[in-house]
Amino acid sequence: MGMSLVKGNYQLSTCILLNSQLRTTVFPTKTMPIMCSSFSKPLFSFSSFKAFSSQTSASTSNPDEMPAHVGFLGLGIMGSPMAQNLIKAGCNITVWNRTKSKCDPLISLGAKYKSSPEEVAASCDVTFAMLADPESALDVACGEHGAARGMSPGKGYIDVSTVDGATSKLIGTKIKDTGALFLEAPVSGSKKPAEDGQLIFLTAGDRSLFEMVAPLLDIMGKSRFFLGDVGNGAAMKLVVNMIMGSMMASFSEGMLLSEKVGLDPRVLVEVVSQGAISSPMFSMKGPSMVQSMYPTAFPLKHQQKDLRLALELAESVSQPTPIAAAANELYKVAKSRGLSDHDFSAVIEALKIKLQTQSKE
Ligand SMILES: NC(=O)C1=CN([C@@H]2O[C@H](COP(=O)(O)OP(=O)(O)OC[C@H]3O[C@@H](n4cnc5c(N)ncnc54)[C@H](OP(=O)(O)O)[C@@H]3O)[C@@H](O)[C@H]2O)C=CC1
Ligand SMILES: O=CCCC(=O)O
Repeated sequence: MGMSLVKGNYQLSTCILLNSQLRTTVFPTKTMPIMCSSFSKPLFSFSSFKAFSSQTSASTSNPDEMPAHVGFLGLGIMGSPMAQNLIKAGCNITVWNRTKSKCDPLISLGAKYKSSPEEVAASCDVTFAMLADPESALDVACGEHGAARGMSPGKGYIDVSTVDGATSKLIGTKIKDTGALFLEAPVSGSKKPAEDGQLIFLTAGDRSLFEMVAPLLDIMGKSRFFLGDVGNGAAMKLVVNMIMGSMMASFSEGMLLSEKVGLDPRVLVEVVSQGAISSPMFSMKGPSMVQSMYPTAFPLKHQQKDLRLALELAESVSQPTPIAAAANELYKVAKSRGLSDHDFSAVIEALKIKLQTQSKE
């Protein structure tokens, strides 16, 4: 049985206290499976702690064995707070970003700066990368002054961007050609979880690097999964975001339909929040969607990228995904209407536009 974890609701095998936070290790066994659905009966229930898991074996992190010098490439919505949390935890951080000005707040917190990914990688033990898409992830890792040029045996590269498996494997191969280790580690969780150190890491690749950077992942996240070979982390992330993109499109349709038939969409948000389809995403984004406001946490252009990559993944194994394909079309319409940099909840605007267009016909 595979396992999954949710905050505050599972069976515990071991508890240890680290840095004043309750941290847990969960051992998967045949006799004592980890039950984690909301229907399982918890042995313990806490309001806030971090749960760490690996699919293949138990794993705790030792903050005393943290890599001494940590690089961070890509300081956008996600990368900035992730790097900031590492700095606040006392890590020795060196940063680079294409637009240099985004490095300044981190430099003022104590980060060092290097002028290329190559220089960051050369000066650090491990280097994280949080880039927009497959093209930028590949360029930053393998381009002219890319991180691979600064890599050598004993170092590690951790790509936390959301990319497809083929891109991740290509980056991994180029990094490993230098003798360094590679881990793909895309994250579930958006801007706020990144700020709060509550991300979920979906890792795959070199197990020894996973263990080496576990204390760093535990600073930035609430859980980490090790999923085996490179490509599995990317695939897991794309499946999760495919579901999320379809959910948001469906929610948008429901909100507009409720309004059209004379209901108050604010009441719909409340009704949904109390039932079996309740979701933090609907509760958090619904109220601002009612006001046609879309403060960006997860840019719509990235959600459409993830749907596109998920559809390619589905096609590669001949898996029908008609719901996701329809949702993708909606995000494409939203992008064509200039909503790329808005939050992905702005996909609702594509439906409003469609309805207006239809009513004119
Ligand atoms: N926002 C979210 O909620 C989440 C996002 N993700 C994923 O994380 C990744 C980053 O997302 P997010 O931080 O939101 O995105 P942003 O758009 O805020 O940041 C993108 C980063 O990529 C850099 N970049 C873009 N193109 C290039 C390029 N050609 N060369 C070098 N650097 C480039 C940007 O640099 P510059 O500043 O110069 O533009 C910036 O640092 C994406 O893969 C996204 O899908 C995953 C989970 C949640
Ligand atoms: O890739 C973005 C994921 C956003 C989220 O998990 O809330």
